Amino acid sequence: MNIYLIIRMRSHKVIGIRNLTSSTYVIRMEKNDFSFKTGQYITLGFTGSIDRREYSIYSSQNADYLEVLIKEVEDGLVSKKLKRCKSGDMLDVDGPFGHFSLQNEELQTKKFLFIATGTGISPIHSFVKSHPELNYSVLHGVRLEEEAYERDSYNKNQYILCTSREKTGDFHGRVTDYLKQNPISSDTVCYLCGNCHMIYEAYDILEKQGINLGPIHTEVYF
Ligand SMILES: Cc1cc2nc3c(=O)[nH]c(=O)nc-3n(C[C@H](O)[C@H](O)[C@H](O)COP(=O)(O)OP(=O)(O)OC[C@H]3O[C@@H](n4cnc5c(N)ncnc54)[C@H](O)[C@@H]3O)c2cc1C
Repeated sequence: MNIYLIIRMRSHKVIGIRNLTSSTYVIRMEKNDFSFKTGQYITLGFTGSIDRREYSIYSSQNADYLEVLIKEVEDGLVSKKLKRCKSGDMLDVDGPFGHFSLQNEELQTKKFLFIATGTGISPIHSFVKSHPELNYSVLHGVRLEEEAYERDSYNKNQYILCTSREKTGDFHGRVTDYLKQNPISSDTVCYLCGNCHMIYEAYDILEKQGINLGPIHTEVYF
C-alpha cells in the first residue's frame, strides 16, 4: 500500500445496520471529520481487509453520520461480507471520489430529473436529503415494488416507481419504457445512475427527444 493511501484511509465505527429487503441494507457509520459533496462515493471494506468496493453515499451531506445503501450481490465478495457487519465493527473508508454532483449555481433555478435503477437511487437520496428545496422528479426502476427503498424520503408526487416484474409500481415496465412514453422538456437537467445498459439506453432516448446532452450526468455501477 502506498503512503498516499495510508494517509487518506480512515476507520469509521458502524453505529447501525437496517435491512430494507432480504438482500439490501443500509450501513450507518460515525462520520468523524469526513466531508463530501452530495453524489460522491467512497470505497469501503472491513478494517484490515484488502477487499474494498465503491459505494455512493446515501446520507445527506449535512447529516452527522455517514450511510451507504448496499445490495448483496449473489456470489459477490464484499457486498456479502458487509451484510454481516454489526454495530461496533470498524470499516475503512477512502474518498470521497467522483463528480456526480449538483452544480451550486443550478440548485435554485433548474428542474431536475433523477433516473436510477436499483441501488443507483443512493446518490439521488443524498441529493434530495441534502437539498429539500430542489425542483425534482425521480424515476426509479426496480424489478419488485419492495425495492422502492425508503420511498417516503421523496415527495409523493415527485417519485415514480417503474416495476418491471410486477404491476404494483406507478408504471409497469422499465424506466426507459417510461421515458419513451413520457418525453421530458428540453430544459431539464438529467442525472442517471445504475447499470450501464439503462444508462446507455436512456441516453439515446433523451438524445432523440432533443435534450441537450451537455447537462446529463451519469454514474455507472456495473
Ligand atoms: C462509482 C460506483 C458506486 C457504486 N455504488 C454502489 C452503491 O451505492 N450500492 C451498491 O449496492 N453498489 C454500488 N456499486 C457497486 C459496488 O461497488 C460493487 O460492485 C458491488 O457491491 C458488488 O461487489 P461484490 O464484491 O459483492 O461483488 P464482486 O465479487 O466484485 O462481483 C461483482 C459481480 O457482480 C456484478 N454486480 C456489481 N454490482 C451489482 C449489482 N448491484 N447488481 C447485480 N450485479 C452486480 C459485477 O458486474 C460483477 O460481475 C457502485 C459501483 C461504482 C463503480
